[in-house]
Amino acid sequence: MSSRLYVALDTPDLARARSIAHRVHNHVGGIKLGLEFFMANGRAGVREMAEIGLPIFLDLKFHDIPNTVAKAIQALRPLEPAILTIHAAGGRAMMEDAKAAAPTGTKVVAVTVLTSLDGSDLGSIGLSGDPHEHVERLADLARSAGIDGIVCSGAEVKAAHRAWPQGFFVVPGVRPADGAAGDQKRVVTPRAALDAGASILVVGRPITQAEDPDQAARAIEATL
Ligand SMILES: O=C(O)c1cc(=O)[nH]c(=O)n1[C@@H]1O[C@H](COP(=O)(O)O)[C@@H](O)[C@H]1O
Repeated sequence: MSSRLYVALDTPDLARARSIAHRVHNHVGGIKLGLEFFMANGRAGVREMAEIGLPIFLDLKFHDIPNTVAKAIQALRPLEPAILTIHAAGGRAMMEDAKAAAPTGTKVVAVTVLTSLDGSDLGSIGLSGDPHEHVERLADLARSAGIDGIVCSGAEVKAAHRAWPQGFFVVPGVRPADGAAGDQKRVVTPRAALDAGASILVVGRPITQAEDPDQAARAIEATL
């Protein structure tokens, strides 16, 4: 079975992204390309990264009216990413239309509550309650909209997986026990996230900022 570790190559520098991908490709199951990479390198950059031969997770976190999101996803269809992201807070119709617009083989997953937010951040945008409750509610909405799964933190994935056994669960914000959290607030270790039911783990800086990305990816993989 291929590794469930996806490396987030968050850089505008295509050569750097390629170099890290080549160094870690034996220890990861896929490559996540997000806004930072896409804004700088666009579709041509994604195509170039796809030549490495690993599945591509295109993380552009669409959040707009249903028509706009569906048309944006249609425009990306030729890239046939393995996974793409939308925001669950865009609502049911947006999620339904996103799924309908995506290539058949692409998993559409909805970000619930960003792992960089805690309860007090939610309060400051007018959402009472803790992240857990919001993840559960949004996961339920995502499931009923017919998409493939959600993105949540390792702290919520156990309950989400229990409520949606067939769902696909992406867990970012994972850190080795001694890793710096940085801007992430709901952090767990890679092993704990997998044990709790994560389908795949997304790890960026602990690999990409390491002196030896290959060794860092290998060390994380060894804990899984
Ligand atoms: O959708 C995501 O992948 C995502 C959702 C979320 O709630 N939190 C989150 O960190 N991410 C992404 O996961 C990656 C985490 O990177 P590191 O914090 O460097 O490991 C980044 O590319 C984020 O954009």
